[in-house]
Amino acid sequence: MTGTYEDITYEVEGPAAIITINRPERYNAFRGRTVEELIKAFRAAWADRQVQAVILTGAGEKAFCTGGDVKQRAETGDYGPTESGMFEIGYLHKLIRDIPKPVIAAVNGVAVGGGHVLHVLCDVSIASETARFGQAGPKVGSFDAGFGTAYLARVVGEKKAREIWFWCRIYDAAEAERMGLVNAVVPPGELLKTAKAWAEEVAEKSPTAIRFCKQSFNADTDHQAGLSNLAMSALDLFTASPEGLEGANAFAEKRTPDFNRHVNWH
Ligand SMILES: CC(C)(COP(=O)(O)OP(=O)(O)OC[C@H]1O[C@@H](n2cnc3c(N)ncnc32)[C@H](O)[C@@H]1OP(=O)(O)O)[C@@H](O)C(=O)NCCC(=O)NCCSC(=O)c1cc(O)c2ccccc2c1O
Repeated sequence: MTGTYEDITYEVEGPAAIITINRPERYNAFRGRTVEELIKAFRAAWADRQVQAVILTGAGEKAFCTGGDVKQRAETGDYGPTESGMFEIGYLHKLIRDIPKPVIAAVNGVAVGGGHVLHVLCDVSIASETARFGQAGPKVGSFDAGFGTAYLARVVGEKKAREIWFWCRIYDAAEAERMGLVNAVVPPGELLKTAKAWAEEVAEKSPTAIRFCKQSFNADTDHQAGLSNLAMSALDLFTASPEGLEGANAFAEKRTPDFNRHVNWH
């Protein structure tokens, strides 16, 4: 499969498929094409009998993934063209949950916005000591609700999830470990080695038992997919609104957004 992708790389090493978001010049932010390629890679990993676990990571040392490509959005008002004509981030979220093999996030740098949601949805997260975490939507005229809010609250609790979303702060790896957002923190040079070791260890277990366990964990929160669908529909409208565009344009222009004229409580 290597070579058929532009925005990601896909390799299989032993029992692990390693999917790397490869847009370091944009801090591994995703555009429509990136999401489409991630879907293709996760489906390839699902179908491959050799693959017992999937590792999701980002290229370089700076970023895991910083969510939607805000510069692309400021430029074209959307996340760019795709083969299917759709921006299927909601489907990618479901795929990470539904693939019946453990998905390990190897968080090598900043995981922010929709990139943070991706690691939250992975079954486990291993972070480099230099990793940073946070949500950014309300700063840049977006929000990634549904799994992005409700499932995060399952992981870190309601109070912390609301703090993360409303204040859009950036947390270091030690703080992320304290709040149960990551399973382990390792030195940067050890990250991929550790993720591969976790993949090898889980590959020794019964794949059928793992599959049932994963589906059983998911069953408890699968209803949140309905919230996600609703949120994605709302987001389509919101990101194209003057308020949403003000957030994206301010980021691209490196200025503080002015949301004052959009205060409109019902
Ligand atoms: C991530 C940061 C906190 C890092 O800050 P730091 O100070 O370390 O680095 P810089 O800010 O200088 O960034 C370096 C370099 O990378 C570019 N960059 C960073 N993030 C992005 C991005 N998301 N898109 C494009 N480019 C990015 C940055 O401009 C710099 O480039 P230079 O050329 O200037 O050197 C900080 O960078 C940050 O806060 N980034 C923005 C994070 C963000 O807002 N993400 C998007 C949130 S919205 C979203 O993710 C989203 C998700 C969905 O699922 C959606 C679904 C449906 C519709 C919309 C969705 C959506 O919008």
